[in-house]
Amino acid sequence: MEQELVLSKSFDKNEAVIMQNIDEDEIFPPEKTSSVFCTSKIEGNKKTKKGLIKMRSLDFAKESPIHGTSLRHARSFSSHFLINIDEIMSDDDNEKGVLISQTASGKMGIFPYDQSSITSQSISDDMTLENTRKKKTSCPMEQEDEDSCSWRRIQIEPTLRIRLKFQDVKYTVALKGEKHSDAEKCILQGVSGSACPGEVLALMGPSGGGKTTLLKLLSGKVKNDSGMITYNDQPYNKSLKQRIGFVLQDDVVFPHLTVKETLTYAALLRLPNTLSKEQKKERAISVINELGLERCQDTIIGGAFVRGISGGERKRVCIGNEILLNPSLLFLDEPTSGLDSTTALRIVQMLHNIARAGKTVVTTLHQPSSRLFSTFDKLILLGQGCSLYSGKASEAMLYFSSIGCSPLIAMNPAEFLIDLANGNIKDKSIPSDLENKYLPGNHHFKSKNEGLSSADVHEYFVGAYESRVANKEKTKLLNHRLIEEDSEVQSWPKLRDSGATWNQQFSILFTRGIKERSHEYFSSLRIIQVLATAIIVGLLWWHSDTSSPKMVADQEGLLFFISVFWAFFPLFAAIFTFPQERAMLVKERSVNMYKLSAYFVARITTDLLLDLVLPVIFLVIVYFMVGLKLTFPAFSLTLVTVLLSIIAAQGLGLAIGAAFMDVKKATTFASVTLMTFMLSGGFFVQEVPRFISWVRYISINYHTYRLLLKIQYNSLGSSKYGGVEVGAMLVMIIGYRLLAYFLLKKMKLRTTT
Ligand SMILES: Nc1ncnc2c1ncn2[C@@H]1O[C@H](COP(=O)(O)OP(=O)(O)OP(=O)(O)O)[C@@H](O)[C@H]1O
Repeated sequence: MEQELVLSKSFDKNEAVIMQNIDEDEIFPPEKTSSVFCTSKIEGNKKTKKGLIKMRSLDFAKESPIHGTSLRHARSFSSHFLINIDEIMSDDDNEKGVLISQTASGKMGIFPYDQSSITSQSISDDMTLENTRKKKTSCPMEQEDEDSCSWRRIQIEPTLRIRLKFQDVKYTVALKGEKHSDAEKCILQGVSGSACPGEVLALMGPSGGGKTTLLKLLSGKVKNDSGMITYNDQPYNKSLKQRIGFVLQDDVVFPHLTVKETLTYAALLRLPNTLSKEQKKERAISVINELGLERCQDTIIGGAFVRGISGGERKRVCIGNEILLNPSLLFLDEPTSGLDSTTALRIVQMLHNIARAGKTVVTTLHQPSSRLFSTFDKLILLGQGCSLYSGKASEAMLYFSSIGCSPLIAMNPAEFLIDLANGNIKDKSIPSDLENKYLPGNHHFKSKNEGLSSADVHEYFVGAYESRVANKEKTKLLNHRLIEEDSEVQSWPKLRDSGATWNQQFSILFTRGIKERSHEYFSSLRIIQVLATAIIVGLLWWHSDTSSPKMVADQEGLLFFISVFWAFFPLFAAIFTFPQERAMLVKERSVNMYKLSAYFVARITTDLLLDLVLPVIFLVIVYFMVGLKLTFPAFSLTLVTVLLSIIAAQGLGLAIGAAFMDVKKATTFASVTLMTFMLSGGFFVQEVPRFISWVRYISINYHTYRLLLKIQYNSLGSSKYGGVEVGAMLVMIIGYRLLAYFLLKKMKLRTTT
């Protein structure tokens, strides 16, 4: 029997109707859940099958000491959905209540997995997940459908629980371009704190406050100058690398791959070889389900020039990329920036879910909404690199109130805190210590608040933190005893096998490259460009012959044009390769996703295949329209020569791109190089001065042109069969690629040190 439930949550009358929040463990602590659901009842109208589930809210009524106000804001939430109550099989009222509640959460789009086709089995699977995890039982494949099984597996996979502690962390950078060579900027000035498994630590502060820097230090990406950062009381070591996930603010993803392809390739490359290919794919699907990305799994990610999934979905894909590996520590740089408050809340609730699976989550936040702010376990407020607050997010307002600073008007707590960190105390009460700093001479200020400098305000809050919080925090950190689970992992269990083998890496990267770039190679514009050029050339040299020296000269002009066109075209396409993929390459290589050689070989193989299709079409059109030597050997040799030219030019383009890693610089250099090659190519000048005549030997055009002449006219003396030219081209093909490879290797070192 289907019933439509009308759900709403009201904080009034001390009564809440079905919870829609995945944080039910916090709102309704497990020990109270039973009483919550025991009081639930369904008031149904049999005709319309409408029902209302009511339950008493035990915790919402809790008074919160936020500046003398109550947490009982007038908020409400409601949703309509269909649910098949009869299918929720449970004799236990409590369990049934949980099932209905979580189903409701899913229907409201908050619970991060698809509830669109809920069956009693899948609901029971999800709901008994906690128990399953606790019991650590294996997945009974034969009893369950595959989807629910894979969902279970990702949840029950044991996580190495890591407690992160940091004390007096300082970080300074040398300022480049300053008059004094020893000029430095202190970015972090003794920040302390901790984050435990199951917790989400939020780093908040104004722009430039040092949040990203602290996040990078904590994740081991950057080394701190002084202070202590430990992971289960041990310093950072290389074995931690694979246990840490880092989601960048503007994470890089391939715009033309779909969500499913992105996560599947990442799973194939990163997951250990102890899993089969099918299991790795299953894992990607599990993550898609876990992050609620099913609906957009076949949509391309998109980018600046191509529309794809939404910003929130994109963030979830980036998080998915990291949680694939089941990291113990997850760092996120502003995962909610640029998202509307509801989507931001969904992302943060997802982080709480991830934390609940035993992971330690640290995230930076810019300006969260009040709802979002209230969800965090722990908060560190940074201002100009100093800690201004460290502790429970829910107690931050109380702390500032206790040091004499409270909002004078209704204000989002996060906005209030960011204002304080910026030294802005407009619309806030001023502590008496600060009032004394107000200069009575400053009569042009309307109020004392405006007469205070932000430096004074900052200094006051830093002083208050030092005297009231810092020592307590330090003592807390020192007194942290090893929890039982920590002691279990003190030996840092051996890391899982590394990912795919070289051959597998090559084949995955090759397929990924074909998928990502085929749209570019076979774009209609590119095809039109080549076809139009071929037809114009065919028309201009229409049925040319060699009956007179003038006609021969004309045909030589055509051969030279072909040699130039098929050097310029692939070279300029190849120049963009590495500068454009640099961010992705650095990111993927930094987590050892694959070997540079596998990436390089896959990349050049993909380009070779994709780049050879259009020249063949071009040559077929031109060759027969123009009426060049109509024999099969002549046509095939001309085709081989053009292909050799393309492969050599590609190599040169890759080397130039890798050398500069900057498209502007690379294209400027390439245009000068190609112009030199073209002028020395043997068509424009025959008698080149001796001191510069060597240039022709490194010119791709020169060798291509000579080969084309030989094929058409059997001319040009000594090296009659073109062995020298072919040899020179092969040297270029291999040489330029080796050069590009070594330049890339150098780039990798530059960016990771
Ligand atoms: N390598 C560097 N050289 C010079 N200054 C730096 C360097 N790295 C960071 N900074 C400066 O340190 C300060 C803190 O930077 P950080 O990126 O950590 O701030 P943030 O709080 O994350 O800011 P946002 O919210 O805008 O991302 C900024 O003023 C920044 O300009």
